[in-house]
Amino acid sequence: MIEVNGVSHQFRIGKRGSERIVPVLHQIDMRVGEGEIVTIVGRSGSGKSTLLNLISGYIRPTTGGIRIAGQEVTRLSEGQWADFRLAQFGFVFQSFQLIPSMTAYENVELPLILKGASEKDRRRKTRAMLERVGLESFGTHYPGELSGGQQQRVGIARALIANPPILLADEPTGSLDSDNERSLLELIRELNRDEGKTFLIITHDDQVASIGHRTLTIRDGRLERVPLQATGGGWL
Ligand SMILES: Nc1ncnc2c1ncn2[C@@H]1O[C@H](COP(=O)(O)OP(=O)(O)OP(=O)(O)O)[C@@H](O)[C@H]1O
Repeated sequence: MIEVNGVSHQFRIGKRGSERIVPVLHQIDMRVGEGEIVTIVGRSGSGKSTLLNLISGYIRPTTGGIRIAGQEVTRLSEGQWADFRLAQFGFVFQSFQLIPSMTAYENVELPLILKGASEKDRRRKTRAMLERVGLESFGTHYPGELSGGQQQRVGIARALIANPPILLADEPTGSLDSDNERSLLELIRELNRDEGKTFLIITHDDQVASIGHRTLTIRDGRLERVPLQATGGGWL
């Protein structure tokens, strides 16, 4: 589903002429199979978010290639990336990233508008999705009128509404208390088990990391090698 092949990335910082090169990721090779939950752990600054930004096409690798659903994405133009992202990925963020001036319903509906879905289709799917995450009676609430756990459910509903096969999450429970964290993890397991969604989740939290079928560790921009037998025969 996701193949990262020999990817290295460096940022250039500073003004032209006195630029400094900051190498962040080194020769990353990893695979995420369809229907897998893979968690990525590593210290602050080790390169986890950079790896997720490369996989989701927000930045391009300095060297190496990335294939997603059989497509070599490093060759896509910006416009092609926008369509590809909408079709393949749902995003879940620590800070929810909901639009504060839109209701829960409108936030969830947004990807369908971007996709050009009809109003009737949008209404049916948005209602069903709010129900799926247990928020059917909160559609008219604005994000500021919802608890953190409810806001994250709106975030998940928005990530799922266009039915992408892959969910990318950066510290999805980072702003949640332990009860809400538990129920979000349960929802992730359900979506994986019942709907075959593939998850790639970055986390600092051992509890969150433990829901992965496999956990990869990044240390100083390199993936730690894991013996194949420790991955149940899967890929690193
Ligand atoms: N746009 C950028 N320009 C320059 N350096 C950057 C940029 N983005 C990230 N970095 C640097 O790359 C390194 C890795 O950052 P990254 O955000 O990927 O780490 P992380 O493992 O996700 O950290 P955290 O757990 O704190 O979110 C850091 O040293 C960071 O300062």
